[in-house]
Amino acid sequence: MSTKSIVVALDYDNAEQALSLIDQLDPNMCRLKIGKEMFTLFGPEFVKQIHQRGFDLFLDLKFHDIPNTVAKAVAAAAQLGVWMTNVHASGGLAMMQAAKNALVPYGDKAPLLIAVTVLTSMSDEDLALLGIDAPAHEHVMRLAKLTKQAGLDGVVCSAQEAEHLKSHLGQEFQLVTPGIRPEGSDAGDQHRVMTPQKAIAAGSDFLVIGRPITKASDPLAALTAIYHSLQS
Ligand SMILES: O=C(O)c1cc(=O)[nH]c(=O)n1[C@@H]1O[C@H](COP(=O)(O)O)[C@@H](O)[C@H]1O
Repeated sequence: MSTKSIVVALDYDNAEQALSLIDQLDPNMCRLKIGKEMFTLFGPEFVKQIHQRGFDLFLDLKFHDIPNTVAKAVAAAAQLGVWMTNVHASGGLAMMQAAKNALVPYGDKAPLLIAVTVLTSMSDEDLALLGIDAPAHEHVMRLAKLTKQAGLDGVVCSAQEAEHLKSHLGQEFQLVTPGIRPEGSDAGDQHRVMTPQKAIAAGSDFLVIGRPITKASDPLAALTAIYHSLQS
């Protein structure tokens, strides 16, 4: 297991608050993620501030558009020097291939490119409302196979699907799993959840954890407890 398998999701509307948490964290212990809210509010300048502090950053903008537009957006993410970025697998094979090709000029400086399969907030019933009659785990597998075919580095899925995906798609195919909830914590809007220890045991490579850390009364203590629970 990577010692840096925890990715802290910084969903803050206040840059000062986010930086005051970041300044308590050790970049050897975790990586960071910012998404649509923080990037819209604070932009590339905030990305620079995170990089200056020595953290790997997952830029989670979940691109989903025509291939040309997504390719350019992914290249723009690469120019920011981020560690990981993502698209929606449901954008299709051509969109994902265009995104992957856009990273070729960046060589080994290119971010890891992963695709979101079925959001961890969605249940089988939510999928049925979209006209998808397969259970979530089947639809995740379908989209993950397409992602692998497109040559991406891995997928975002729930840890509930991790074991099955690893055994079918191989150890190298990276699994990034949000919907992580330590025992007894509030699921909130997440449906397909798992504890940090079980997620790692199931084969998750990276655990994306937001509110159980950022909304804790002592975020640093919450992160440290999860970190130590994964070392044993
Ligand atoms: O791509 C993601 O990071 C993502 C995909 C997904 O399926 N589910 C999901 O929750 N996320 C993100 O992971 C984070 C989870 O945050 P918490 O639910 O607060 O732990 C949020 O920033 C979400 O945007």
